[in-house]
Amino acid sequence: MRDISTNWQRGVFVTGTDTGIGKTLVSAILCRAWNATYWKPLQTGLADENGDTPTVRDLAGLDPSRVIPPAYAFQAPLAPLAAGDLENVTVNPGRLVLPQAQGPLVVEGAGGLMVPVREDMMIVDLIESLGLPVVLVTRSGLGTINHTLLSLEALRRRGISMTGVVPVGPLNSGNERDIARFGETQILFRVPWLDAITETSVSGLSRNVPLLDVLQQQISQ
Ligand SMILES: Nc1ncnc2c1ncn2[C@@H]1O[C@H](COP(=O)(O)OP(=O)(O)OP(=O)(O)O)[C@@H](O)[C@H]1O
Ligand SMILES: C[C@H](N)[C@H](N)CCCCCC(=O)O
Ligand SMILES: [Mg+2]
Repeated sequence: MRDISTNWQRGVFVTGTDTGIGKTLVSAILCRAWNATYWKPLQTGLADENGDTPTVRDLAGLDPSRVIPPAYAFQAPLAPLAAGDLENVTVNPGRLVLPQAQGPLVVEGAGGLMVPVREDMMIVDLIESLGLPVVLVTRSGLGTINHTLLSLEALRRRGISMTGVVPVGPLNSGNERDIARFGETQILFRVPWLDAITETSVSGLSRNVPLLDVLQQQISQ
């Protein structure tokens, strides 16, 4: 029997095999393709950067009404649990519920799946509680098969629905083939390495994104 994420019709959760893997770029591409609303519930690292929310807003050309502010925003470039500890803040799971939104939601995680949010919660637990199907962003090159298959195994153990994988970087057809085969998943689209990440490049790449209702039909079958 297949497990179906409870909120499969509300949007997707964008996670990755690592931090810095390209989740924000892929989120911007998805928002542009689906005219979605973006939400990064747990932002860390604001001491060093502006955060992912303004980046996605600008790259996807989103109306401000299509951007939901983070539930928590911490200064330190660490996992949410550690960054919150430095500010004496404990994440309240009651604030990590799906917000009302126009159109589909694209929700971006922090780092990969096994990233602590609270003593009793990791990002993978947040995904399970939100009930959204996953888009898994991966590195395209050597080493990605192991990271990707481990991530898929962690998702499957919890009955979390997958839409597919988005490799970022130079095309590697062998890795894509092995991920699809051994991970029993599909490559949704791919993102090449870009000289410059701009609204124009995001708009161009958004044309390669499958329609959301096609992905949702696959999940609900
Ligand atoms: N295809 C690409 N071409 C060129 N640069 C890229 C590409 N993908 C990502 N980058 C760069 O790599 C860095 C990390 O990417 P990104 O911010 O999307 O990672 P992330 O997975 O969202 O990380 P976090 O866990 O912090 O949210 C950024 O500086 C981004 O500009
Ligand atoms: C600050 C950074 N850009 C991310 N927001 C947080 C990534 C936490 C990763 C934790 C880990 O897996 O070691
Ligand atoms: Mg990001």
